[in-house]
Amino acid sequence: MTPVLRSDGLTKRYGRRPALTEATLSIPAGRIVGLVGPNGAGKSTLLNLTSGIIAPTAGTIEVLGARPAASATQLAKVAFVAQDTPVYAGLSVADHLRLGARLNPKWDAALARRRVEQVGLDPAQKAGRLSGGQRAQLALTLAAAKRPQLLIFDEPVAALDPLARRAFLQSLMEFVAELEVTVILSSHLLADLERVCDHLVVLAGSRVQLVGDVEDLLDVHKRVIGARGELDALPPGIEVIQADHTTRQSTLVVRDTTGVLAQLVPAADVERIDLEDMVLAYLTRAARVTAGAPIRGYAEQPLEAQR
Ligand SMILES: Nc1ncnc2c1ncn2[C@@H]1O[C@H](COP(=O)(O)OP(=O)(O)OP(=O)(O)O)[C@@H](O)[C@H]1O
Repeated sequence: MTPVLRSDGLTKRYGRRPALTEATLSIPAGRIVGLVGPNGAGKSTLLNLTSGIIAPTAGTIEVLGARPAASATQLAKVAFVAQDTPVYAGLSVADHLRLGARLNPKWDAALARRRVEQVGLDPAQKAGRLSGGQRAQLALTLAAAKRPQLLIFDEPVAALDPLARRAFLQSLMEFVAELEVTVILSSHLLADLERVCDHLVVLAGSRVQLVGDVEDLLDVHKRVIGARGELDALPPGIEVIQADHTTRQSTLVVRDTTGVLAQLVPAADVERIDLEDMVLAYLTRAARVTAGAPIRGYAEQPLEAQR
């Protein structure tokens, strides 16, 4: 099956400042993809490149098998909701639906009306008077009624309170099930992503740090605890992502793609980690590399020295 997004060496620079560097990705269809990274990591840049709002400085990107925004047909396949879920403040909810119908060849008017009713939006209400949560629901409704194959959201829930966030994500999951659409959404809220995403892209310092199906990634990442010095010489195939030490004990987050860890370390000393800990391990490592102190061997990075 054609990947929803395929990029090779995808790079965007503003002057000399890198916003995205050599991103090579292949994102399968039918996933809810979480795009994570700290401020300035390049998330919006990747989403803007995916929707065709900006063009790459170098490298290539294909979305649903074609160049982003290359034609009207291609534009109709992708719905993009930018940061802060922008709407037309002076237009009513009903005006937005009418506009959507005029602008989108595959507009699903029944779906739009049903959603507006379900989430309790007043069709006569001006969009400028909607709460953040209501605005996000309107933007989601407009994007979904376009009947795209790919739905892109840039930090859709950042400004929402926990209840509105939950309602939004619930709606999103319902749409995905109903419309068979691929979703890419960026967020800083790892707990939210853990609930809804089944594929993950971690960006930091303009580079892709980690990518893959969440379950596969969680299967190969482990937390290992051992006496200080005991885990000094791990064989190739086990990559140390993060290492913390006390005087007596070492705690590592490792990536073990070979399964060799189980032969080296007692099962009781190996723990499964959650998505949040896995992502934070990569972000911590990327922050160290940016600060000029790459992890070479974890024993070179005692906790006292890291502080
Ligand atoms: N139009 C622009 N002109 C100049 N620099 C830009 C522009 N857009 C982005 N950048 C720079 O590119 C880098 C990546 O920005 P980007 O907005 O993609 O990050 P982000 O991960 O979405 O951040 P945030 O989480 O804060 O939204 C940053 O250093 C940013 O300052």
